[in-house]
Amino acid sequence: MSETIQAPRIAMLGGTFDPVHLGHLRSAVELHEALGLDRVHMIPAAQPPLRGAPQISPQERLALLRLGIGDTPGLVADPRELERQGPSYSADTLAELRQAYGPQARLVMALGHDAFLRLADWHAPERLFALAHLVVVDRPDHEDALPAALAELVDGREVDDVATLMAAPSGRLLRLRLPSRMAISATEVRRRLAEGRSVHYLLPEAVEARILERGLYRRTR
Ligand SMILES: Nc1ncnc2c1ncn2[C@@H]1O[C@H](COP(=O)(O)OP(=O)(O)OP(=O)(O)O)[C@@H](O)[C@H]1O
Ligand SMILES: O=C(O)c1ccc[n+]([C@@H]2O[C@H](COP(=O)([O-])O)[C@@H](O)[C@H]2O)c1
Repeated sequence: MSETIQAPRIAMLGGTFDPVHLGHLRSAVELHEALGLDRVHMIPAAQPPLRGAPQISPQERLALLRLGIGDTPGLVADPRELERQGPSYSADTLAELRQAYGPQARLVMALGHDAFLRLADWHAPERLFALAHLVVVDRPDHEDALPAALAELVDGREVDDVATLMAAPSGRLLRLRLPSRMAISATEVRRRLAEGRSVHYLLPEAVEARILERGLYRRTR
């Protein structure tokens, strides 16, 4: 009997995760389902390339991410960017994942529309498409038109459905509107914590509990 060996379907959802919130986690679960993924690697950036230093350490952000994921099927907290020095370039991370899963794997870099809008400023943006597909997740309040450099970068890559995306190992772009578009941002979570206001139901309970217990993100006087 001949067996069809399916290429693994893997996504990377990188982030500053300062801290991880339910917008990230619900998106990861819905991506897993919508793309028929085997695994979603949620990867905290040790040193995010295009923003200032996060408010808490990479180790603490990773610990919160682990608590947030818990035993959710298909989601893993991946510490690999904490093991490199210098800015956490996604191209380097995707190269490691490509190496790990092989040339036939369907490798996806998932990102929100806000992050996508700055893609042309990233390190080696063409290399991202050589290594992976891009899946852009809609976020409420982020509907801006594409800057010219980005439109040029993605020209001819966009596909309309998951089957066409998954017909190749890399190089294509899909925009997805996931069922729960959550208007939650880490900026708003940090602001609320600094002001001593509630973050209940914006974060997984275990993440909220650890943040409050450790006094993270509290305004220091
Ligand atoms: N509510 C959300 N829904 C969908 N995607 C999200 C959401 N929040 C963040 N993302 C996406 O997850 C990735 C990591 O996001 P990040 O850690 O920067 O969180 P953030 O909430 O955007 O943080 P900040 O407010 O500090 O900029 C990015 O690609 C971002 O677009
Ligand atoms: O590789 C790059 O040059 C690059 C530039 C900006 C952002 N990223 C990655 O994009 C993800 C989201 O970043 P941020 O700043 O929106 O949290 C995170 O994994 C970053 O490491 C990557």
